[in-house]
Amino acid sequence: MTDKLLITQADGIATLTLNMPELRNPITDADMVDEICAAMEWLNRDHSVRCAILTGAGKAFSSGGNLKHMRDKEGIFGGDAITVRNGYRAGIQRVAKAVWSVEVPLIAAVNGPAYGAGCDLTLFCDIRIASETAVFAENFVNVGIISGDGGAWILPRQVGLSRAAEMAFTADPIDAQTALAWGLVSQVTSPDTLLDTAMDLARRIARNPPRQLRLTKRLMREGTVSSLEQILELSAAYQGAVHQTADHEEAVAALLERREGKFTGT
Ligand SMILES: CC(C)(COP(=O)(O)OP(=O)(O)OC[C@H]1O[C@@H](n2cnc3c(N)ncnc32)[C@H](O)[C@@H]1OP(=O)(O)O)[C@@H](O)C(=O)NCCC(=O)NCCSC(=O)/C=C1/CC=CC=CO1
Repeated sequence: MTDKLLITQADGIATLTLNMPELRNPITDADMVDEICAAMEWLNRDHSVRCAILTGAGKAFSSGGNLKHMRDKEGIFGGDAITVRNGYRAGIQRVAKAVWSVEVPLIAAVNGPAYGAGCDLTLFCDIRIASETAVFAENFVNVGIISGDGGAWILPRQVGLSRAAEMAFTADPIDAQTALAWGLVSQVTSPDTLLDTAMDLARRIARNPPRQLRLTKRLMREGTVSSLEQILELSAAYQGAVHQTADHEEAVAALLERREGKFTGT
């Protein structure tokens, strides 16, 4: 491990920080890719984590692909078309799949510019809150490439086809207030209060029964690729299981007794 992704954990909330601030947290770096993927797998395994926050160190959230490596044809950008294709598969595409597969609620606390694959990384999270300094740009065509990181799949799902097309065809940066108006983010805060706001949101999520949180997320994820019929079937099956849990009994008792529930994940 190289500390290109910092991880802290307290009270059931994990905070993951992209940590190459001098390069604006690019996600072409092989260590960064490995560490993001390993962290996402850990979130799935460690049931003491109930909610996670993803943010960037320094001025930017992430500047996406390393342009200097593209210019110099280094790393995944070196070699012929087959080599580049394999580089995408072994790199940024693993990040997209790993982040989309995270089972706990994941909040992107977008502290500054999120460009290209950095923008799409925020979109694969469940909730985005942004600092006033955040900027979102789906600017692949501006770099003479196309989205190879799943952006063409996730962006229309988050902002609708028309706004996705506008962002992807113009490559224009979208500021935080426009992102709020478009529903791309749910809150805009001052830079100083971004992490506190993310933590407050994470705590409100984490006080709910953890298994039910994971299953709710799984149902919503499945909903993006399933029919209503399929989702009703799946939710009936999950519901059969959660009705048997101690946390369900505790939640009902706590509501009736007008007290805070204490949930164990059982
Ligand atoms: C808006 C910015 C992101 C941040 O602006 P600012 O805070 O003013 O910082 P700068 O002064 O511009 O940059 C500081 C140093 O970091 C270097 N840097 C920044 N971004 C990159 C980058 N993408 N690649 C390489 N280096 C970068 C910058 O050169 C400075 O270093 P020096 O002092 O040595 O020069 C702004 O930086 C910006 O607009 N950056 C470009 C964003 C961009 O267009 N990114 C590419 C998007 S396409 C993409 O993401 C594609 C892929 C493809 C394949 C795999 C994986 C990922 O993505």
